Amino acid sequence: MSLQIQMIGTGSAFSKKYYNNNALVYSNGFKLLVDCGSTAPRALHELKVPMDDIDGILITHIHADHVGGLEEFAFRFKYTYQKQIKLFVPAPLLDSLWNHSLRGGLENPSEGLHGLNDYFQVIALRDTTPIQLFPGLRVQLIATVHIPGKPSFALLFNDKVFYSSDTVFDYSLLVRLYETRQCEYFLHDCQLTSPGLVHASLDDLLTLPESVQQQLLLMHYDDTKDSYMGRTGNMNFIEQHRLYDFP
Ligand SMILES: O=c1ccn([C@@H]2O[C@@H]3COP(=O)(O)O[C@H]3[C@H]2O)c(=O)[nH]1
Ligand SMILES: [Zn+2]
Ligand SMILES: [Zn+2]
Repeated sequence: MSLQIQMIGTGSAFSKKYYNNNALVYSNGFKLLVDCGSTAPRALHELKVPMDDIDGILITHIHADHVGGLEEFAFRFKYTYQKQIKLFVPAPLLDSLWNHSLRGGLENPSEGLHGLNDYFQVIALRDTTPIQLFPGLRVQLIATVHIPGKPSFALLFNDKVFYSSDTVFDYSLLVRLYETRQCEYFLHDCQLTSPGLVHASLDDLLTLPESVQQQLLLMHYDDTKDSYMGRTGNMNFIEQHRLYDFP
């Protein structure tokens, strides 16, 4: 089944030119929002995608450029749309997402609002085996290293499309996925300057075999991206708002 991805933003956390690196995954008539950063509501508005047209949100880790838009989603779904959207959360993030990120704005005992479940239809992802999110859309969580001690997850859609979210470079994971898992496409975060520290740097990614680079699109880049055109080996930058088909 074909899958399409539209980045609603492609920027690094501090970009002022691009929205936060969040994606809409289209499959079989369903729309999944991958990460919901602070700029997601505005980016969706610009794309004319109403929030309540989205079937679910999946979170990869707890940074504002990946979860900062959830408070607006929570309020809009509760008070405007009066329904719940599916929120897919890797189990290790659940406690932190509420207690360390959203609780300050969303907790309201006077209205009986005490937790994530009072706003969202929370679906905890407890496994690293592939699970079906919607008919025709499967995801496998891959634990990655991003900030020491803080869980972060890459995603593998339908065994075919790897989405790194934020991670340090992992050469062997990428090559193994390409060689043994028949993974055909890679969307990877890219810090343009070295060292990457908490991201994969462009220099890191340039060490990948040509065959993998050809299948890899760079995302989560900073505002100097244009000056790197022609300096990315066999890799291309993914463009914000363009719809990509992954047949
Ligand atoms: O140990 C740290 C923690 C954070 N940071 C910066 O803060 C940003 C947070 O969002 P991000 O994960 O997209 O990118 C991160 C980096 O730019 C860092 O350089 N080192
Ligand atoms: Zn980020
Ligand atoms: Zn991050």
